[in-house]
Amino acid sequence: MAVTLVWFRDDLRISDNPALAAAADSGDDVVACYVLDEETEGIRPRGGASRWWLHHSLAALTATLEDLGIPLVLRRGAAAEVLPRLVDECSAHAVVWNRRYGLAERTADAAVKTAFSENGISATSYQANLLYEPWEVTSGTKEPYKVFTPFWRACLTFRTPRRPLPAPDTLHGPRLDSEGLDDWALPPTEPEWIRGLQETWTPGEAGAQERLDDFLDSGAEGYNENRERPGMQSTSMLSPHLRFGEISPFEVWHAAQDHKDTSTAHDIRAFGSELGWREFSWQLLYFNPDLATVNHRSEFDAFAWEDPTTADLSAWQHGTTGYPLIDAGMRQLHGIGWMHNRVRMATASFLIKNLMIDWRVGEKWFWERLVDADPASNAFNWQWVAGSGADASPYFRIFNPVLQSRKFDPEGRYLLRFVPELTEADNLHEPWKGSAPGYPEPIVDLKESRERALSAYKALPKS
Ligand SMILES: Cc1cc2nc3c(=O)[nH]c(=O)nc-3n(C[C@H](O)[C@H](O)[C@H](O)COP(=O)(O)OP(=O)(O)OC[C@H]3O[C@@H](n4cnc5c(N)ncnc54)[C@H](O)[C@@H]3O)c2cc1C
Repeated sequence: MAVTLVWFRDDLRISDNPALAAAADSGDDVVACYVLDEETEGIRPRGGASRWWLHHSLAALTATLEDLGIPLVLRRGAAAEVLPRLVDECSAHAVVWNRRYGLAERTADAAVKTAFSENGISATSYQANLLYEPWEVTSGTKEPYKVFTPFWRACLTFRTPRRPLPAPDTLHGPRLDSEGLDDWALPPTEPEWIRGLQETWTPGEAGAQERLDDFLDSGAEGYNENRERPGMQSTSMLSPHLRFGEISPFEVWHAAQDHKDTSTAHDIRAFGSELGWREFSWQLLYFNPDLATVNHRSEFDAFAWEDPTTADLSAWQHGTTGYPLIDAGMRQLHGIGWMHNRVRMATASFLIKNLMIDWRVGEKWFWERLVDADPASNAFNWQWVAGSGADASPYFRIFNPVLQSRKFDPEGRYLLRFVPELTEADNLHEPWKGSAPGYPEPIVDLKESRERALSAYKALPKS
């Protein structure tokens, strides 16, 4: 029987997976594979938290595919070498995959496609992980958008996202040799780190669906207002599931739309627009492949960053800066591999503007520690906070962590959850103003450091 090879990448799911659906519909035997490619030039190695997630997500996908009737074949190496070997082993006549959008990934995929075409193997790619292809929605001048609001408005009028595809009922195919997932030793070995991740997350498609259902049942109503409150479970926490493609944006979009009624319409609109930021980040990355390393606004190249090897960086990373919101956020990240969006903005602003440490240093730390570390969203948001991005917060907007926690966590539910020693503090939001046993003194003065940052900004050449 003819064989189609399905190459899984950032789409570790069987529902709404167009490549898998095409293979199943063909009636062919199906071989499913995942290639751990740490060799192709330019593909960014995953951080520790993402490696933990990938391990468990692959385990979950293996079990799901086994239930459908086929194994997941695991191989390690450069995709350009591994895939032709797999095609030979199973005599596949066709290879299918869902698209990726980073430059190194696109280049690798194009090379694989060309090599297959030259050898008479059909290679087909599908849209699966973004609602809009990055090149589809352009401005009146046919340029990519640089500002979110017109981009998202144009997306919404361009096309309604298609309905999700069903998962195949059953699959059949030969069993090829597979490497052992445990032999890949993906997860980090720090037991504390692993424990926090395990207690919080269920990687895999079933875990993603459960998160979505929970959010629609209990978080969606009131989302528009509550999403700013880190002490509430008010956002979906779907980001790592979306990052690994355990759920598709089409599934999330339509489940949210189907849930809409008159009382939740504005909440669902706000939630949809957050998915829009994800789309926008990917559009920017597509057209600016070095978004994680190069200032979008080149005048920031002249910025006088502080030396990042100081104790300040370590205090930021470990949540001992003496500012409760910053410490709570960094400890949340350390503990569960995720941080609330408002606190991500505040902690990033503190690193860049109060400590004057290059945003790329923070981007790398988040990349290592976030379970949702995403090449587009992480880079885009760091540049957004720094002020160096295309659509960015103005540099002079410096988050004040005290005002932020007073406004968004007035009772200190979030602060106390991650910085329990503050239970004893007289003044929760400004502990240095009273007694706070066991809690560190602030490492910088907010006012002085703000002024220092503003003068450094004013010294930049004007664009
Ligand atoms: C400095 C910084 C770094 C960030 N790094 C990442 C990252 O590596 N990966 C990542 O997925 N998000 C990143 N974000 C964006 C945002 O913080 C997370 O997407 C969000 O907190 C995830 O929580 P949620 O799934 O509960 O979001 P919800 O509020 O439930 O939103 C639903 C989905 O919309 C998308 N989304 C929401 N906000 C944004 C945003 N600002 N930019 C892009 N997509 C968004 C996410 O896919 C999210 O899962 C970063 C933000 C900042 C300020």
